Amino acid sequence: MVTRVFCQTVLHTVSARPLRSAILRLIPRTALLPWLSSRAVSVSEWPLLSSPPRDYSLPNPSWSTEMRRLYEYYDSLCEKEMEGGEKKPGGWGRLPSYNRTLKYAAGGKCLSKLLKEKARLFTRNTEEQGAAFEYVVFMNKSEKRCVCIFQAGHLLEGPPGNVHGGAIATIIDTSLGTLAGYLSGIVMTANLNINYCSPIPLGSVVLIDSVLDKVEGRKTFVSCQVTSSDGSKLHTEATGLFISINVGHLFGG
Ligand SMILES: CCCCCCCC/C=C\CCCCCCCC(=O)SCCNC(=O)CCNC(=O)[C@H](O)C(C)(C)COP(=O)(O)OP(=O)(O)OC[C@H]1O[C@@H](n2cnc3c(N)ncnc32)[C@H](O)[C@@H]1OP(=O)(O)O
Repeated sequence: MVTRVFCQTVLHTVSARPLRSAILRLIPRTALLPWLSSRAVSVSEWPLLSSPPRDYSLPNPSWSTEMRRLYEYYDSLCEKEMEGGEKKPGGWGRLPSYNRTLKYAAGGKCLSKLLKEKARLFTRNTEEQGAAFEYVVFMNKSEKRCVCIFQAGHLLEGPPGNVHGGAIATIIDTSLGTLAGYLSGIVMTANLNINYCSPIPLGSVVLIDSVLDKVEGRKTFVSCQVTSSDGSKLHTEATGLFISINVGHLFGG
């Protein structure tokens, strides 16, 4: 049962294939085989869990008109299942986002001894909608690129009226880390290099466009530009180096 719930949640919550495989490697192969061979798991199986975790990357009432417009634009480019089961090709996919990804990926059971009860993903640690990081990531597999739509809330103030540089670094780390993790499995940030070009007004919506530069062994090099939502103003640019790790490294191994 635990294995079943584990597989089901991994397959639903972690859509990046290398990352999903890495998490699935956490438990014995023999226990996984029955599930991996019956790969088709549908959303209707969620009721096996007490309640599905909240997906923070879906629209909520705090999203501005601009945030919604951009969400709807990228959502319209996503692969969609049409009537008759055919897939409308799009190239893009929206990544769901949870405040305790590793816990949910493990069905709340397998890793519960290792995970701190009060720990929450930094960017999803407030229930007050719109107060801090509101964002959604759309991934384009074939282009090895992702776009993060980010609306900065009032708790992220640095210079008066503008977003704190550390908050900008956080959303850049998140975007680049999501892309690197999607392409290379479980990774950690080894280096971030950021040029702050123009301030980001608090409450505004910006786009973080991230691309893969190269992969060399365990090293995944990525870069991004943060621009105003119409692309006319460059706010920030950054490069990042992410190193592939074994999951044991996260727990001091
Ligand atoms: C994260 C897992 C999640 C799992 C579930 C995911 C669900 C997704 C959910 C939500 C997505 C949100 C996404 C958020 C993303 C945020 C990510 C972070 O913020 S991570 C926190 C900050 N980073 C650290 O705390 C690292 C601390 N550093 C280390 O632990 C080690 O230094 C590490 C792992 C980076 C490398 O250590 P070594 O011992 O494994 O490897 P060595 O041999 O040192 O390096 C390998 C190669 O990389 C080069 N290298 C290492 N660090 C370098 C550096 N700073 N600059 C240049 N090269 C470097 C080395 O020279 C070496 O290169 P040569 O193979 O010899 O060519």
